[in-house]
Amino acid sequence: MTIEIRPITAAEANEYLRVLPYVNGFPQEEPEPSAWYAGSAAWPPQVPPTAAQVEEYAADLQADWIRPQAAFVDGKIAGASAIVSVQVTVPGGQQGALGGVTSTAVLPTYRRRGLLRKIMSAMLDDCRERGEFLAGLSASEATIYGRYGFSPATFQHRWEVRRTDVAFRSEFTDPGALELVDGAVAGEAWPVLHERVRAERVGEISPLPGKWEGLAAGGLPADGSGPAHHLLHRDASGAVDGAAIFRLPWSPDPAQTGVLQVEAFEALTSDAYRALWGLLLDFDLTKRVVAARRPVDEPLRWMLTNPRALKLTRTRDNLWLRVLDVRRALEARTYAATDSLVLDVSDDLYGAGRWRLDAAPDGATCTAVDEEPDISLTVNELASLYLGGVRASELLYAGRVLERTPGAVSRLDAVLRPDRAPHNAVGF
Ligand SMILES: CC(=O)SCCNC(=O)CCNC(=O)[C@H](O)C(C)(C)COP(=O)(O)OP(=O)(O)OC[C@H]1O[C@@H](n2cnc3c(N)ncnc32)[C@H](O)[C@@H]1OP(=O)(O)O
Repeated sequence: MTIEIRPITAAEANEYLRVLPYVNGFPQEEPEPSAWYAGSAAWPPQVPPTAAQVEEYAADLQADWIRPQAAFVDGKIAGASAIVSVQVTVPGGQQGALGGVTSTAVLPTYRRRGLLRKIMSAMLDDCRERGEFLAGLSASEATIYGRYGFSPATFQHRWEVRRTDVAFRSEFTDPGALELVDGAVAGEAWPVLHERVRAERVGEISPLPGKWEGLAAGGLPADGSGPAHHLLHRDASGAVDGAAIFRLPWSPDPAQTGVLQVEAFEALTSDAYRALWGLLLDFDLTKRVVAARRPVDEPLRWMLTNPRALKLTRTRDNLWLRVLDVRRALEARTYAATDSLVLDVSDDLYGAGRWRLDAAPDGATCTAVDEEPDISLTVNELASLYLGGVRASELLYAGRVLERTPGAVSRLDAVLRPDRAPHNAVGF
């Protein structure tokens, strides 16, 4: 058996599409209503793929934003994955170069023979060579990617609320206005709004080409959940500062009717946030509101007289990170406090390093040193800590970081403390 790991050519698109349908179970594992899949008209590929899908993937294989790699066993594709080049917002607002791992699958007949390990190693080497100091992914299963140095860095909630349980703590007079628009108008508004949102929201990702096309075409997945409704909020000057996409799915089961499903929601201001939820949570003829892919620091409960009315129905990891260049990653972000700590970071793939982090609110320097460390950790824990979504003290109690200087973990938490929980709504 000969194994070759190499990029896929456009001429091999048809064969590549035999592997991709095996990325199943995700996101179908637990359907996450999300208009964000709207851009992926050709996903998942049919078996056998249509001529249009083969053409579309052949074009993707030649695009510069995606770098598929395959394991060829005796000359045939037995497994594949791809890296997409995106930017992630890091604390301080800088854009971090991130290689996003996506569309990973090995044919069922070739699993557990080390093909993914070989593909992953080639892809991470490629990211490092290109200067991507982070890699990231959404994991189909939480047991797969830790061995390659990935670890959860952002988390998301799904919640629901019964309309009869909703009462707002205070009256709100909107200085702006809400408007229902069609997909074409929403398709123009979302890219602009999202650029502004992601400039502020740590963890948010730059959208892939074509991400918004499904909105503009009104072509959302035909999953029976009904047409998408697009809501915009404009401030007093008329600029869009918030938007939501929701559906009112119909079901023959009376228990399932009257659900308003929020698939996308972004607000740049408190006014937009309050106005949009004000309408969505008091929508005639609905019984419940369900919202998915929401940040863990959702302010909404603080607007309600009964904060318990908002029931979390799912919490899970979202963006997993892999730090590929410790110095560049730590120097790319800013910090909540000024301090200096020596971190001993072990990394099975790329070797250990000892780093002095001189952190400050306006940036940092990170220097390779040969001093006694204040904290020892692996590159996995560093990935979870990096955006500020996980505290070092939590990992200390879990036995995942070692405090060598008393008080060092609290000091690390103080410098990494985020303004808001990192979150990303738009995936890749
Ligand atoms: C970012 C994304 O694309 S998420 C989508 C991921 N894809 C899927 O879930 C589709 C279904 N699964 C698959 O196609 C395959 O099982 C893959 C791609 C997850 C793994 O491919 P394989 O070639 O079988 O993995 P490989 O043999 O290299 O395994 C490497 C290691 O991971 C372990 N491993 C692989 N898959 C799994 C799994 N699903 N659960 C737990 N451990 C796993 C192996 O036991 C092995 O462990 P070791 O390092 O201790 O020896």
